[in-house]
Amino acid sequence: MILKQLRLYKNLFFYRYSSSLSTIFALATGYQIRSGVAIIRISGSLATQSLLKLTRETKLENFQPKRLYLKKIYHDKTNDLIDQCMTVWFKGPKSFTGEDVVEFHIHGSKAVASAIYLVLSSFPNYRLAEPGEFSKRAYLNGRLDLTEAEGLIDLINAQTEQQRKQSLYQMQGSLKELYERWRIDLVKSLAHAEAYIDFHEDQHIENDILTDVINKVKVTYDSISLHLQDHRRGEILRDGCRIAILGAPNAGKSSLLNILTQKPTAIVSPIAGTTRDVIESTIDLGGYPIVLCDTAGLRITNDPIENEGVSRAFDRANACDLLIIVIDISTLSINENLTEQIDKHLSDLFTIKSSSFNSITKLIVLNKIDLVNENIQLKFNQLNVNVIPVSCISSVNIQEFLSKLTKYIAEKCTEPSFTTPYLTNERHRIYLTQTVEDLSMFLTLINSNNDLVLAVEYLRLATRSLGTITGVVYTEELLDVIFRDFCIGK
Ligand SMILES: Nc1nc2c(ncn2[C@@H]2O[C@H](COP(=O)(O)OP(=O)(O)OP(=O)(O)O)[C@@H](O)[C@H]2O)c(=O)[nH]1
Ligand SMILES: [K+]
Ligand SMILES: [Mg+2]
Repeated sequence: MILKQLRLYKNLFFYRYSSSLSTIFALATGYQIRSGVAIIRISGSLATQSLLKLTRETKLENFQPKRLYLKKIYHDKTNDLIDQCMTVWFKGPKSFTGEDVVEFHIHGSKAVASAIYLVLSSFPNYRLAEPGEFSKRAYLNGRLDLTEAEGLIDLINAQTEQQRKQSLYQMQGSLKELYERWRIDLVKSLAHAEAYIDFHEDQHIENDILTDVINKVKVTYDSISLHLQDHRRGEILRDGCRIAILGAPNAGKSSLLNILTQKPTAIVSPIAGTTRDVIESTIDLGGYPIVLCDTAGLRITNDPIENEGVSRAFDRANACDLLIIVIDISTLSINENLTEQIDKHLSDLFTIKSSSFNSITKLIVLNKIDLVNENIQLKFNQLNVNVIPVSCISSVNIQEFLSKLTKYIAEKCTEPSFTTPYLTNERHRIYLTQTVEDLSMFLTLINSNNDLVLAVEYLRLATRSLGTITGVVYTEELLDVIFRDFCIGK
C-alpha cells in the first residue's frame, strides 16, 4: 500500500519536474480561426516570460494576475509590431492547469496567430502543446480528476441542451463525488479489515469490526450494483439515442426521415426498394441527441444488392436503442382486428432475417392515414399507446408523433441531475463492473470464513478499480487514451 503511494508520488514528482522543463502554448479557441478574437494560451513555469517579452514590459509587477491589460505586442527580436491585444495571466496553482498561465486575446487571424507562434517557438523550452495537454497538466496538478476532465471534453463536444447539462454537472464533479465517496468508504473498510487480520489473534480487537466491515461493504456493493442497472441512460444521452426506421418497401420510411431531419436527406419515390444503404443523420429532438437511420425496405428479394441492404437494416436495428416501424395503413383491413394484423405484420417483417428485436422498444407508425376515409381514421386513433397513425404527406398527427417520440427518448436517456448522476462512459462501466465483481468475491470469501487474507486482497482490488475511474490510480497508457480525444489547446 505504502509502496504504491510512494510510486504515485514519485510519478507526480517526475511529472512536475519534467513539466517545469517545457512551457506549452496553443490556440485555446480552436484552429478554425478568422474570428473577432482568438486566445493563445501558454502554460508552464516560464509562461510569464512571454508576457514580458512580447509586451516589452520589464516587471511582472506591472501585471496583476487575473486582470486584463490592453497591450501592443511585438516580435522580441525584430521589434515588429504584431498585434494589439488583451493580455491576462493566472498565477499557479490558481489557474486552469495549476501552473502559471498567460493568455493573449489576439485578433483571430491565421497571420497574427502564426506570427506569435513563431516568436513563442523561438523561446528556450517553449513548445506547441499536444492534444489535451493543458487538461492533462490540470489533472496531474490536482485541478481536475479524470471524470471531471472527461466531463470537460463532453461539454466541448455537447450538441444538445441535455448533453450540455449532463457534461457540465460531470465537469463540476457530480461523478467524482459519487465515486470518491464509495472509494473512501471501501478504503476505510480495507484499513479496518487489515487491522483485524494483523491484530485479532494476539490483541483484543473486537469481532464486531469484521461484521461492521462486511455490512459497510455490502452497502457500497448494493449502491454500485444499482448504479450499474441504469439501462445506459447517461451513455445514451452522451453518445446519442440510436434509432432505426424499419418497415416494408414503400411504407414511407424515407418520407418520415425527411420530416425528422427537416430536409430531403433520403430519396423518396414510389418505386419499392429505393433506399438500399443505411442513411444516418443526427438530430436534436427536445434537447436530446438522436442518431437516426433510414434503412432499406424489408422484403425477401433475389436482387443481391437489395438483399445486402436488408441485411444492413437488420444489423443496424440490432444495435439501436429504439425502433420506429413504419406500416402503410392501406395494407391493413379495417374490418379485421387491427392489433392482430399489426402483430402479424411485424412478425412477418422480422422473420425475413429471423430477428425478434424483443429487447428493443418499438414505436409503430401507421403511415398514409390521408388515404383512409375520415370516419374510419377514428378507429386507428384508439390503438395501443405505442401505435400512432400519421400522414407524411398531409402532416396529420406529425406533431403528436414528435411529442410521443420525444417522450420515449426522454425515458431512454436521463434528465441530468447533479445529485443523482448516471454513468456516462463505457470506461467507467468497465471499472465499476470490475469493482462489484471484486466486492462480490470479498463478500463470498469472508462470509464462508475461508481465507481472510485473500478476501481482503479482493477488497483492495475493488478500491483500485474505483480509483482508476477518478484517476487516484493511473497509468500513462490510461491517460493517453483519455486525453488523446481532446483537441490541441484544451
Ligand atoms: N398518400 C401518401 N403517400 C405517402 C405518404 N408517405 C409517403 N408516401 C409515398 O409513398 C411512396 C414511398 O415513400 P418512401 O418514403 O420512398 O418509402 P420508403 O419506405 O422509404 O420506401 P423504400 O426506401 O423503397 O423502402 C412515395 O411515393 C411517397 O410519396 C403518406 O403519408 N401518404
Ligand atoms: K420507395
Ligand atoms: Mg426509403
